[in-house]
Amino acid sequence: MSAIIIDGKATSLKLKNKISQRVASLASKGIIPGLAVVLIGDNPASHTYVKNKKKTCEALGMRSDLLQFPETLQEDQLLEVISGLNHDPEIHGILVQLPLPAHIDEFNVILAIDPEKDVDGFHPISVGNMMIGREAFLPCTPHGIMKLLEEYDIDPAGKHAVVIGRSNIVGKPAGQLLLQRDATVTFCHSKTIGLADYTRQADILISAVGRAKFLGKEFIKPGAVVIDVGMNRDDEGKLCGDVDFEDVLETASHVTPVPGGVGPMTIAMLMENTLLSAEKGLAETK
Ligand SMILES: Nc1nc(=O)c2c([nH]1)NC[C@@H]1CN(c3ccc(C(=O)N[C@@H](CCC(=O)O)C(=O)O)cc3)C=[N+]21
Ligand SMILES: [Mg+2]
Repeated sequence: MSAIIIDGKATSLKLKNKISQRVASLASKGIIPGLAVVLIGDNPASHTYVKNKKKTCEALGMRSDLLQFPETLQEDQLLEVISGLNHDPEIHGILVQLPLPAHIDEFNVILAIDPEKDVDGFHPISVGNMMIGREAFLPCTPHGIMKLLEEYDIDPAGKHAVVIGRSNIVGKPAGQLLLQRDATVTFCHSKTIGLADYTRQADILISAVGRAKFLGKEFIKPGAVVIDVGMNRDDEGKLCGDVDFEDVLETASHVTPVPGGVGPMTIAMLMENTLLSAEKGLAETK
């Protein structure tokens, strides 16, 4: 038996269709959801993601402003840019592309974003609300993972979910959302001793490590759902995940490919958050 390949591209298209209908209905009331993406420096990977976001916004009838600055931009200048966007009524979402240059404090920047425009879900208010199960902008990658599980009728309740990686952006919130869906959650990370002893007990395995193809079948319990958040380059420079995809196909019940798995869902959830923000703006103006 070969694993079911979870199609993030197709799932994201379905979501984007629904989003574009809601965008059209807002537009008929004179509101165009607007996303501002702030990009500092010239990391080629960042440029690719940012272009992708802009293209998607436009395809859905949303507005997208790209604000590009040189690597030398100072923190106080960036904070001023953010303040301007916070006060711009046509901007509903603000995304500052990470990572930032070393001379800029990431936390100061995230704190400066108006929580009502925090479409990344990185502000402590968003994180706190998510943590206590209140309404919040959910971080896009973990939210996209939950949508994929839902689409493939995988109910986390009672399952053992093992998350490898404990970043604030992916690992920690992914575990939290799984916990909210009644999974039993284990976090593994770079200091975990005997990683495979944990991962082999996972009904749902989420990998957000950043090591090309390191998760082979020896890490997988037969029948497990494997979600690959890795975005790496292999020896030939080809995009690949953390999971050795071919190797786990005969062991896993479901697996996400890279590309075409979690990545497109991340972008779709960013669009949804921007739309939600614009819809709330409408409620307030009534
Ligand atoms: N403030 C902030 N928010 C982010 O959400 C954020 C960020 N900074 N910095 C960088 C990471 C990375 N990220 C991706 C989004 C989509 C794909 C994506 O669409 N990937 C495609 C392939 C893209 C390709 O071909 O290169 C796929 O997996 O199929 C990948 C990576 C968002 N990030
Ligand atoms: Mg993200």
